[in-house]
Parts: sequence; structure tokens; C-alpha cells
Amino acid sequence: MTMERDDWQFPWAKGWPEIDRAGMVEVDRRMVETYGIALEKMMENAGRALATVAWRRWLVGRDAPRVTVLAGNGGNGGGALVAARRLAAWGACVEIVLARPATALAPVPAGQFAILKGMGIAVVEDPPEGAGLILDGLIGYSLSGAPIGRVADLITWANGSGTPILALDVPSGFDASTGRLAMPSVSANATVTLALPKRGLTDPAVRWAVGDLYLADISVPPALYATMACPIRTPSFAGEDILRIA
Ligand SMILES: NC(=O)C1=CN([C@@H]2O[C@H](COP(=O)(O)OP(=O)(O)OC[C@H]3O[C@@H](n4cnc5c(N)ncnc54)[C@H](O)[C@@H]3O)[C@@H](O)[C@H]2O)[C@H](O)CC1
Ligand SMILES: [K+]
Repeated sequence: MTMERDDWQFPWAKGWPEIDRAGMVEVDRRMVETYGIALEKMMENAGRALATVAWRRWLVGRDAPRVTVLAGNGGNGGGALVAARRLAAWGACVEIVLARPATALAPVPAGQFAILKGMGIAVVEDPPEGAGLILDGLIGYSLSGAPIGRVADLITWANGSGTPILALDVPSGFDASTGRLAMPSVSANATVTLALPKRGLTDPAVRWAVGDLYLADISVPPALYATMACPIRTPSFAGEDILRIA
């Protein structure tokens, strides 16, 4: 039986604009090309924020809590692998389940995975029963069509596990361009979205799948948003790394 803490003290944040997949791809590209903020840096911030919410809401005060980390082969999986590293260092017993063979990991997530292997963190083929929390890092804003294959199987397994699920960026199966949920989609207890809420995430109609929504700062310069193809004006994180926004 999972006891859940929900004593998040950060202020309710209002007025954050939404961003769709194309906008976020532009942000990612310009972070690297214009500002030299490498993907590894963004991913580290993303994974640390995910681990922080996981720890503060579900794991704090427990002795060696078990966490299952579902990781896809892209950037979303990479962020979840960073969170796995942080949680393991904080005392969690972490088990990684990859959606595809390790050889299919994109280069930066592959680097994260290599670090975990070096730390001796368990990688299992079948998702284990009895964890206290599941991290959903299967698919982020690059969903293409309804989830299929092992990704779909892992989503279905997680939803039926009875274990709380914390999603990274979007619940896997949520389309960040249309704001719609595919079949199957992760039904999360909470989601940590990055930089700006992806389009549709704050819609009350998808709240049952998104859960409580947190926004994590990955240090996007305001000038980047202001000079995008469709400029965005953003309020400030004002000293907080993570805000609860819905
Ligand atoms: N600035 C940021 O917001 C940052 C975001 N990060 C994270 O990266 C993801 C986006 O990463 P990307 O590599 O583009 O792809 P995904 O991880 O979303 O998905 C990759 C993977 O998913 C598989 N896939 C897609 N559709 C399906 C499907 N229908 N069925 C099965 N499998 C599917 C496919 O194999 C793709 O290759 C973003 O959301 C953030 O979480 C960065 O970490 C930091 C900067
Ligand atoms: K996800």
C-alpha cells in the first residue's frame, strides 16, 4: 500500500502559455545552436526535477523505496534515466525497464544508460511487481500515432499495476500537438512537464490522465522565447525550480 505525501509548498502558478511539439523542437534546437545549452544539460535539469517530485511526493521517509523506471529510446527516456540515477543516489532501489534494446537508445540517452550500468543499477526485461512508484519516460513530445508494440504493452501494464505513476513531460500517449490522448495512454497520478506546459495538458478533460501538473525549469532564456517564429512571452520561475501549475 503506497502512502502518498502531497505537501508541495510552491505557489500556484498562473499565466503560463502553452507550447506545441513544433515550438518545443524549435526551443530545443535554439538552446543548443544559439546558446550552447547542450541537450545533456537540459536532460539533467529534467531528470533532477522528476526525481525531486518523485522523492518529495512518494518516497521521502521510506527505507529503500522501490522505483520502476520505464524508459523509451529518446529524450524522454533519457530524462527518466537521469531521474533513476538521482533516486538511486538518494537511497531508492531502482529497476530500469527499457522499451527497446539498449542499442536503439539515441546517443545522449545511451550515455545516461551507460552511467547507470556503471553504477550497477538493475536493468530488467519484465516490469517487476510491487514497486512504490513508476516513472513514465516512454514517449514525450515525439509521439507518432497511437503507441504500439512493447511501448503499448508497458503502458497497459503500468496502468493496471495499481502503482502510482509519475510521467515526464507528458503522459506517454498524449499528443503534444493536438492535446489528445491516444489509445493506450499512461494514466498518471502526476506529470512533470518541461519548460512550458505542452498544448492541452492543462485541459480539465485530460486531468484524469495527466494528474497533478508540475512545471520544471530547464533554463530557457526569455530572449529565446521572444525571438521564436511565433514569439512567446513567459512569466518567470522567480527562483523556483519546480512549480505546481494544475
Ligand atoms: N526542452 C525540452 O523540452 C527537452 C526535452 N527533453 C525530453 O525529450 C523528449 C523528446 O525527445 P525525443 O527524442 O524527440 O522523443 P521521445 O522521447 O518523445 O520519443 C522517442 C521515441 O518514442 C517512440 N515512439 C514514438 N511514437 C511511438 C508510438 N506511437 N509507438 C511506439 N513508440 C513510439 C519512437 O521510438 C521515438 O524514437 C521530451 O518530451 C522531453 O521529455 C530532453 O530530455 C531535454 C530537453
Ligand atoms: K512520458
